[in-house]
Amino acid sequence: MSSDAAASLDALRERIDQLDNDILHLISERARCAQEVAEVKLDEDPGTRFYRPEREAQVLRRIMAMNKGPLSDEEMARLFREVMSACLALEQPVKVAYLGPEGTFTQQAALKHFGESAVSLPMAAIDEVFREVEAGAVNYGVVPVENSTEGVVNHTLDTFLESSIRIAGEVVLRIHHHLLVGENTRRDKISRIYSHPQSFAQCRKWLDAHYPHAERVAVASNAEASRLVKTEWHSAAIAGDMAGKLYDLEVIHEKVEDRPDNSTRFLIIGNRDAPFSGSDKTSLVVAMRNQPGALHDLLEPFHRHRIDMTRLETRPSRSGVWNYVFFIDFVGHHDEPHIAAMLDEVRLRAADLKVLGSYPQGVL
Ligand SMILES: O=C(O)C(=O)C[C@]1(C(=O)O)C=C[C@@H](O)C=C1
Repeated sequence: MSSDAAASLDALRERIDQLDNDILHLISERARCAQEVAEVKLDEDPGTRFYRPEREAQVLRRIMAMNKGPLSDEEMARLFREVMSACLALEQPVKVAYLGPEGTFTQQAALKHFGESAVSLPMAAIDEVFREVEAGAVNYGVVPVENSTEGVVNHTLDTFLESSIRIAGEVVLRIHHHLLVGENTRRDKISRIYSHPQSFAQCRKWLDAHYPHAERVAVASNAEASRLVKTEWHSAAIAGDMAGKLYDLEVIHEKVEDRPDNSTRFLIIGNRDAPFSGSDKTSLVVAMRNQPGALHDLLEPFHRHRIDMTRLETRPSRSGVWNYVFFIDFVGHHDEPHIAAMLDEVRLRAADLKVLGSYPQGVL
């Protein structure tokens, strides 16, 4: 390196050191503010909740709107997400149950939403996540609800029918699958591939083209698939980054999903939903009256109030009393007057209606 270049590098690093000092000072000051916020909350109500989803969404949205680069809005929000997560942990760490085992996309979604300072606990099944939240053993739960390639996760929707759980948030995760091997795997001799059935479905064309003769073995999770290949010299796994890192596997083919926009939406479930944040969604489940024109009647108020419906799913009712129920997501919060008025109208036309929750639209 020339002496000029070395001098420039030294000067730039000195500037970075100064900036780091400022950032350190400011983050500490922010953390002290969060501690004071906790005291105010406790003074007001000893049973207070420290985690405030609507406030977190507002903070992240404001940062993204103010960001002028060179870091992208998403990257900047991710950094602030972690700062807030650490500040909340000073107030009280948030405990989150997720559909495990460790290394699943659901864990990745939980950490994306709550940040790395959250305490995340793996559960063996979706019902268990619901149960832990209902019992108050954790503050929140994270469950998958729909995939852009494979459609809805019926089990999650069905569990809502029998539960008093509320939806407090949503998070969308871009899903990238890789073909992973262990250090002893003979790459030219891969005869078996492990993965979760949903992941196989999302990578079917790629597998047909590249590994048409390999046996596809469906297992309970991608993390389980990754664990299995560790000890088998002729096997590979289809899984995401987290599972691969957890079991120290090597990526031999990156991003093998058939659709580049493959993403999964997860719900944050809790014992109460979220206050108005300024950009919200509401989820409800409705049972239709058993009469001609009932579906049209039910949906008409959405149309008249110009409500943006983002999802409509039909599921067979489990109670036997109703034939079908509809899961509806739309833009707006149930505390907004026009939404409350629309809901009153729909309630009158339905056999039954349950608001599952209003919550901030996914920010990251
Ligand atoms: O504003 C609050 O209520 C806070 O507790 C502060 C803060 C933050 O760090 O900005 C931390 C946790 C909450 O979930 C929301 C925001």
